[in-house]
Amino acid sequence: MTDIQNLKREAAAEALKFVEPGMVLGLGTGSTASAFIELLAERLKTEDLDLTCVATSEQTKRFAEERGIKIADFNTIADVDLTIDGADEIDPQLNLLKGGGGALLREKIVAFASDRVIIIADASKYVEQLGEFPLPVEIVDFGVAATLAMIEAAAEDAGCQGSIALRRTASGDTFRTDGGHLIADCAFGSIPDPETLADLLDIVPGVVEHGLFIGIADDVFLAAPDGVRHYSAATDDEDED
Ligand SMILES: O=C[C@H](O)[C@H](O)[C@H](O)COP(=O)(O)O
Repeated sequence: MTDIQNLKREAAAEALKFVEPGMVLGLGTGSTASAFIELLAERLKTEDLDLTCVATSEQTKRFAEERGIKIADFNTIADVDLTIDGADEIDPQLNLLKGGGGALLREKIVAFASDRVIIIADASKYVEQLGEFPLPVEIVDFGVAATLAMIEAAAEDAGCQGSIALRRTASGDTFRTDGGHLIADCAFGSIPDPETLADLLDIVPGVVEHGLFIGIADDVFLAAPDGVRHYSAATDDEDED
């Protein structure tokens, strides 16, 4: 296992401590969320936790089921006790930039339905200002040129500039989310006011969702070589675990 994979696993191990019997548990998407799912699957081999698990992507559903974790139909569940997910960037206010894997819409629905959201990551994801990682914006096909122009205008109003490109797969095909939508990756370099940008993107008609998760994370566990740091939105404190 590489050093970075070890760090992801250490952050995941901290989050696993919050999983309690009988919970409805949201499973995030991405490599760090997958590290958590692997640890959860190991724990479930020796403990009957009677969990109801929901997945934030088809990829996560497959990954969990391959490890013996049953995934419930989220269309029949309104409330989630706890969601564990990764992030592409985390700022000091615990705002997140997510969606590098294209799962932002389902991740945001599950996160909003959750009583508690714990974000796990290696410490390289912690940034002073969001935006170096291109911001994914999920959009519909209809009127795509107009929607891209409106995203650009919204970004300018929020003090952001940069290139916006429709995401393609490694083989050059148009990338499609689980919902069948497109992703516009916005390479702004920096997002000086994430809250304002989020508000402006929320009102662009062709935008289904964007990867700014403002005020959603309750806790963040960041794994560094010298230990796992815990940030809590409730206290705004940092402690070393
Ligand atoms: O769409 C993907 C998700 O938002 C992921 O949680 C995010 O991209 C982080 O993924 P990873 O843990 O692989 O860096």
